[in-house]
Amino acid sequence: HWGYGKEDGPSSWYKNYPVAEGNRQSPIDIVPNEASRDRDLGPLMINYDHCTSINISNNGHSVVVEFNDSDDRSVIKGGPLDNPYRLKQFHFHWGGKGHEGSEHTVSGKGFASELHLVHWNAVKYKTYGEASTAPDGLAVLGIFLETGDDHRWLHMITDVLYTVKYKGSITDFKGFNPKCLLPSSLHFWTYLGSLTTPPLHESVIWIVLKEPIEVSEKQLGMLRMLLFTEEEDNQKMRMENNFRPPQPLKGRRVRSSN
Ligand SMILES: O=S(=O)(O)/C=C/c1cc(Br)ccc1O
Ligand SMILES: [Zn+2]
Repeated sequence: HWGYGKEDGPSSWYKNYPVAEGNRQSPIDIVPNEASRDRDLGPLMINYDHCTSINISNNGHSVVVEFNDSDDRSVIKGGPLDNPYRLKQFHFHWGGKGHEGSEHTVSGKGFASELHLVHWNAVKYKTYGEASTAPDGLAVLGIFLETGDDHRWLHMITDVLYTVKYKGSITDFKGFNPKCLLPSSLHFWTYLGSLTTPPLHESVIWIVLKEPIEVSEKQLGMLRMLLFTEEEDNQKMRMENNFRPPQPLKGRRVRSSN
């Protein structure tokens, strides 16, 4: 199975997932002054008002918060999107102590961590599964996390991480609205890419916010207490450096909101 180690990590994923060497892979290095300002890129509209979470789990690759996506109560629209896209889950990628862990980089600079809010086009496709293999099926909102002050709401997540320490663990996590994790500015870069984990489907319209959110080193350290391994595994592997490095741009254009 795939992972982030020496043997099963990103440089070996192409063996089981040949699309890893495709023409619209993610993440990428974003170079701001090579991004084109696009006048017909409207503002991003994020309607998470009535959305609430269902559960939080450790899938052996990250910690994931799932949402009820049975109706259009929590959607993202506008910006590069032609339809509203429904929030399905969010998860994080992070580094090791003192190392960067974001997936996208900005002019070669990495951030401590990156939050991905995964949405799917429920107007054109009937299920997330169907959308996940379509070129306009998914929209992932990427938010950089940099170290600084405590994030006033992130503790709602870090406080329960001990309940999902091991791969395969899942617990109730109701009433969390990810609106509280957004930075003040919704200015973004956008480009056509892929999932950054296997199956690496080239089905993602990426929307990466320019403004990072601040979290404390202590809060980041809580993410690193999670394990890649199951409770019964006698070899405990700390969950860290679960990020894919930037992939070739292959001629793609990155657009910038105004
Ligand atoms: O890191 S991402 O590209 O956001 C991966 C997203 C992703 C979302 C789901 Br839902 C299932 C598998 C996945 O790989
Ligand atoms: Zn991700």
